[in-house]
Amino acid sequence: DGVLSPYYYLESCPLAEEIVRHTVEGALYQDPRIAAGLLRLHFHDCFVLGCDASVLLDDADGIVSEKNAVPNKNSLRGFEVIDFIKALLEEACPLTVSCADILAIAARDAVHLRGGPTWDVYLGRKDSLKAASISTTNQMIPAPNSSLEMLISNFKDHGLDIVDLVSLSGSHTIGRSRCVSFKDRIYGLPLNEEYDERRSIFFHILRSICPESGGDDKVVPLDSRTSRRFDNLYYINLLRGEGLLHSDNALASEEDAEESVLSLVWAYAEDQELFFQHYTESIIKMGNINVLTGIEGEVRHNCRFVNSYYH
Ligand code: HEM
Ligand SMILES: [Ca+2]
Repeated sequence: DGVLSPYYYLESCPLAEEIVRHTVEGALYQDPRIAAGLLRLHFHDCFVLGCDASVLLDDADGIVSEKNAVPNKNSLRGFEVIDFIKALLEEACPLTVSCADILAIAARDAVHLRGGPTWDVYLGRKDSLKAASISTTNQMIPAPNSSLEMLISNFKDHGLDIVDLVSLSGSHTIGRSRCVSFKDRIYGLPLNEEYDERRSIFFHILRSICPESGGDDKVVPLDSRTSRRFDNLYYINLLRGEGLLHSDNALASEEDAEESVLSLVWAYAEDQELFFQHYTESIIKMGNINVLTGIEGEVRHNCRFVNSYYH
């Protein structure tokens, strides 16, 4: 019901954003891919019950962790970084900065530190008192084999439109995917006339990394050109048929052909500034999904457990 504000912690925890930024920066020195992990955590939080840090809860009395759902298990990364940030913030300003806000700030910093845009994060989210069920979590997060129609309808269910879908999919400009998430695609069809020459080289490379059986947890960059830089090459890949996931390619495939979607892909491929501008607007919008404010929820002491767990 309440409204978020960039100045929410101005008086109660003036160093909050600095502490997050500093910690994310340190974590990236040790493991650059953590940027992708942190960005994805914010997404998987917001798409399940809203941006309320439900994704961070561990199994406990009355709580079945969302971490065990199909899209999350053996896949989400960065929990330790969030724990570390939270511990520092509990020193600086106890029970003040919510885990849901930490996720939103860390996602912003991760994008910026990889060369992407930056923006003011709207703050004041509270943390949930519960997690979603495994089946709800499976359902709310779009699957990598989704068709364009399914992606559009999934995003619509979260109050997000086609611009949000295409710009936020650009998050796949960084990070990696396990073979298991796209294997159907590279072994579904024989490598012959079905694909043009360039594409078949791309598929050969993927097949050489991901064997037909086994190797499910091996990883491949989502952006085959610049997987450590937050740039617009993701969209250039899509136009060449070299998106990694089925859901990436669905944005630019001839079969699905949704003109408004394809023209956005072209626009972002041609104009990185436009991509950054839309991305910023869309991720702020995503960060507003079903937020708890005011007396709703709580500020957790430990992001992995609701506060009543300690009583
Ligand atoms: C449009 C629908 C989307 C689908 C179907 C999708 C699916 C996936 C899948 C399957 C992976 C690989 C996971 C694995 O194999 O372990 C992945 C990785 C990733 N996704 Fe998405 N995603 C979508 C949208 C988004 C959005 C909106 C964001 C952020 C706002 C995002 C951020 C990321 C990042 C950063 C990674 C790399 C994670 C890492 O390297 O650890 N994705 N996504
Ligand atoms: Ca959530």
